[in-house]
Amino acid sequence: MNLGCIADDLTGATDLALMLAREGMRTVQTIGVPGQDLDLSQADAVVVALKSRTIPPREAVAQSLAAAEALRKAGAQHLFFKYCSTFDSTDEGNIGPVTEALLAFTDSDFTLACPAFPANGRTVYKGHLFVNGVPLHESSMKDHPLTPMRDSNLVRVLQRQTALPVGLVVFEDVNAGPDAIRKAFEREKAAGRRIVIVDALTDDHLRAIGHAAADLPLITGGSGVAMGLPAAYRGDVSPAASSSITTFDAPSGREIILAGSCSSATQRQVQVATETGVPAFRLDPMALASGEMTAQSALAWLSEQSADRPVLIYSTAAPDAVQDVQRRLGRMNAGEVVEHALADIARALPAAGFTRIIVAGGETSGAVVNALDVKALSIGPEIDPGVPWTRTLAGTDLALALKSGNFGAPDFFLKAWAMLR
Ligand SMILES: Nc1ncnc2c1ncn2[C@@H]1O[C@H](COP(=O)(O)OP(=O)(O)OP(=O)(O)O)[C@@H](O)[C@H]1O
Ligand SMILES: O=C(O)[C@@H](O)C(=O)CO
Repeated sequence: MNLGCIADDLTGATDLALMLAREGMRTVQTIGVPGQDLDLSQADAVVVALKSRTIPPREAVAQSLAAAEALRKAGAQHLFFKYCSTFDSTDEGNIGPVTEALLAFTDSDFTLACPAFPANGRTVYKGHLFVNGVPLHESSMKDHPLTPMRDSNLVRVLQRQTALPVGLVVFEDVNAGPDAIRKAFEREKAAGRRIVIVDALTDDHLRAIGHAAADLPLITGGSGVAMGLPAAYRGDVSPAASSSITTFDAPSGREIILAGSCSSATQRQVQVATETGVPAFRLDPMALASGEMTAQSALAWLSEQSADRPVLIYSTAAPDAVQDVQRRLGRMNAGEVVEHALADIARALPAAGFTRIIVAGGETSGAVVNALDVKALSIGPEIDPGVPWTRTLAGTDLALALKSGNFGAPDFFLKAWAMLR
């Protein structure tokens, strides 16, 4: 195995696994630290999905080190720490503490940090992160329920999370190609920097960074900065030929969307699905908390729906409704109430004949995939940037699309089904 990856959430792991597979690496995604029983010998890259983005830093470090240990035992030559393309974190972590721990684990003293993902509108210029052209602190991420991002200067953001000196490799160096980037790394290292934020505005920048970073024992970032790594490890100058595969073999069975994300992209996708007549059941967090509504209510509704068309169960709501629920139930409790309901619903799905499942939201995907007892996934074709179809590698045979909250076009829920055979 060339590359062992540790992702701080499930949909982020899928995003990275898609990038590596698309660029020519045989990639397997595991849910949690892989057990000895899982055969990883045919994989060029393994992506371990953790749920460590918002847990206490000490736990995130412990889980990340356990994953690193398992990946090293399975033969990983390089490590990649994947976090969100919007750098989701707080002043306590977990990007800084986990990076520090993995640097020590790999016995190295230098790495880069680059969340840029131009295909999804994330760019870094002079160390500032932009989301669709808007500085991070002015984007919808400023109001994220768990990790509100109020500073777009990533050098500052990361420096608050780590005692290691943080530096910057700017656009001019990145734009000049891999040799200039390597020189910039050396310059920053000589100045005592241990982690450098790296600017990137285009896929060409990301590929150049990949080539410059291929010798580093540890790389950190979003899925974008992994773009150039497969070619660099192969010793190719050119990227893998782009895939024209737009269909995916899925087990036959019923189709369902479970949406627990309240991001603006998911709100729009739910709206488009309901407007086009997808039968939909709305989970009401207050009714779930009082017991007036249960997973059984949704399952009873489900049993009345035609088996011939996809259905939608969602808790997706606008920010003011979410804030109102959070005020009344508490932020964490509100999330857990909804996640528990969606997990209970998911557990009943295979017996009800559902084998094709789309889930919206990272935390939601974690809850659903755990309920379905999924251990590992193979990676299929891209539905939209950062979101592939996947298929379970053991246990119940399922086709799963795990969508990061903010990813996907408005018609994502409709076009995803069209790819399945
Ligand atoms: N109507 C609601 N009111 C309050 N909380 C909700 C509501 N619907 C969902 N939630 C909770 O909000 C959280 C959404 O997080 P999730 O990670 O699933 O989505 P996201 O943050 O948009 O996605 P990503 O992490 O991929 O960017 C979950 O904990 C979910 O249970
Ligand atoms: O990088 C991203 O934006 C996503 O893969 C993600 O991590 C969302 O949770």
